[in-house]
Amino acid sequence: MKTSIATVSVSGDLREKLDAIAAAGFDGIEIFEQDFIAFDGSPRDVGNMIRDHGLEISLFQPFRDFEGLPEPLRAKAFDRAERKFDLMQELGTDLVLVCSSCHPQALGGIDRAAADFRELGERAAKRGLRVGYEALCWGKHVNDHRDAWEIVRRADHPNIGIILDSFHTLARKTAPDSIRSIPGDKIFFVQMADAPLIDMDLLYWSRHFRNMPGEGDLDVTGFTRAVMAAGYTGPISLEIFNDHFRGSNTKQVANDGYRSLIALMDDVHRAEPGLKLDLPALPQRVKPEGVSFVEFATRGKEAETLSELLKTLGFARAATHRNKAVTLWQQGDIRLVINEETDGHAAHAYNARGTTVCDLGILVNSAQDVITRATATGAQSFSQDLDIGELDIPAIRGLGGSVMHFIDKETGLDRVWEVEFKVADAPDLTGVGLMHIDHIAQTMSYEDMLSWTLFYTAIFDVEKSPMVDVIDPDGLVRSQVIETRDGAFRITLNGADTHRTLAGQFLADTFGASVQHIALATADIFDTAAKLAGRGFAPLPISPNYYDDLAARFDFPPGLLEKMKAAHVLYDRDEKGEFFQLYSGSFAGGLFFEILQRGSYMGFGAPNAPFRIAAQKRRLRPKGMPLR
Ligand SMILES: O=C(O)c1ccc(O)c(O)c1
Ligand SMILES: [Mg+2]
Repeated sequence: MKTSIATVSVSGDLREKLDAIAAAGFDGIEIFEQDFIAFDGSPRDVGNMIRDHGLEISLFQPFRDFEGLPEPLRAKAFDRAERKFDLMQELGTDLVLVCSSCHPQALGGIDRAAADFRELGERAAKRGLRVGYEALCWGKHVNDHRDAWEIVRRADHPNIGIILDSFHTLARKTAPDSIRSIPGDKIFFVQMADAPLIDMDLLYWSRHFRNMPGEGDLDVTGFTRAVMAAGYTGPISLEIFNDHFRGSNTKQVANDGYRSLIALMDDVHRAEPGLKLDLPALPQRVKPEGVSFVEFATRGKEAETLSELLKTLGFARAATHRNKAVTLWQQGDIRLVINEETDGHAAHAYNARGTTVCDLGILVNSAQDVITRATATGAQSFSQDLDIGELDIPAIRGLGGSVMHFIDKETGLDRVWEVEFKVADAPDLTGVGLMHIDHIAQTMSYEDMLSWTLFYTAIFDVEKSPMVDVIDPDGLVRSQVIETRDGAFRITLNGADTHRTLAGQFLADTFGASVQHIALATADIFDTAAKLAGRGFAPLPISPNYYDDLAARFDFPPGLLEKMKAAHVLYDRDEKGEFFQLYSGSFAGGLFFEILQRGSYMGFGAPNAPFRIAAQKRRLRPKGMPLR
């Protein structure tokens, strides 16, 4: 299967676009006419430049307002087409996309349109060119691929075929199965786009909100299955009109596109194994079984401060690395690693941004499968020199230059703590009752959220829940949960728009995206809170007004509200259960810990976020002082 992408899908000038598209691994491009017109090179030069990048021109597009016109407009439309045929021959491509007419004077009638296409097919055939007809879902007379197919069928010309675009089909909720009966060789080209479900005008939705397959809510897998079942063998091409993508990093968007296509085709293959897809075999998505460790790069005084905080949180210094300035702090199944090395990845991370989470260890069934799938979908593998006796734990680059290591039992990587570390004598691992990592929250800029969501969902067997708005007193932060169905692995991506929000300020102060907080689970938050107090832990103080409001919103058994207020515990509830949470103060430019008791509750306490954030900001901002 060949991959392709329309030049409109990424930002920059044509040369930048081609560099990024070629580097991402695509076989070809759809050249969007605007990108050609804006470029100051001849059609021949542009064609050569594209081929010099190792890319085919799989399509020239769009040609608008062609069919159904009365004379003399009809003759003019054919003249226009001949000029574009000249251009295509100079560029070196044989296929043009004609989108269904939006011309105010266009007349309806399937036979009229079919006659126009038959004549266009004759003219195209003289030059060895082909024409594909696409139904825009807002076309004046033709807005459904079934009508476009009927026109193509009646045109009955070998040089006329249909072009299918997942957006136009799925946006109108047309069942993709209607594609299965189109003969595969009459489908000249297939364009793919996903989109978030938003109730809005179709044209506006299409031109501004499309995104990569898997980033939105449309059934792009069902659509692609139907296309492949029809016997289509041409390129699968991304055509993504998106306001954010037009303004964001060219390479990142191109890489995301490639990742989305590989994952999509793998999904299609798994859903319908009988289809011939001509794809390299890929391990299926790997289920993360939990977080094995979180590693902090830190040094000197900051390392001491963090170690003190870990002590008050009930962690024990459980082991020290045999060769390195690396300490393992443990409580229950939670492992926090403090890395004070002056060389290697952690040192680079510390030098670049101060104390930071430089590494996440993820428990999986097969570390090798993750690496194979991750690198096939465009992730970068990571390795550094090993000392004698150290395990070669597979890793990839994650958010903001950090690293993710994959630990499995299958190859004994879970023995790393005994193999590489000297274990302390009988450390107390019960601490204050913290048992495991409930979730890890990563902060990033809003425009990177789709990209990182796709990163996780393309590699791992996880689900994403709908994006939630978190109200910071100084702006909006959007939060996307990614989790396994059983909740063993949860990560929240928080996207900040402005530096005034707590998340935005963290981004600015710590030089980019990274883990901002780690949530630790207890089975009894009040017992844990009492033990924490005994160790001198100071929870984030919550306004008494919060508890008055809670009393108004919920009925509590006697004494519970007072207990929450005294321990600065926040509360929420859903149909499945109750939820309690408290927070540490922040350290190292805005990192913090959350402690929670969740039972069967499914959420993350989003209704409490404004009050927690306000409390965190009160600490950062002396009374009466504006923030920055
Ligand atoms: O928005 C448009 O006009 C437009 C043009 C060409 C396409 O292939 C398409 O899907 C949409
Ligand atoms: Mg299209």
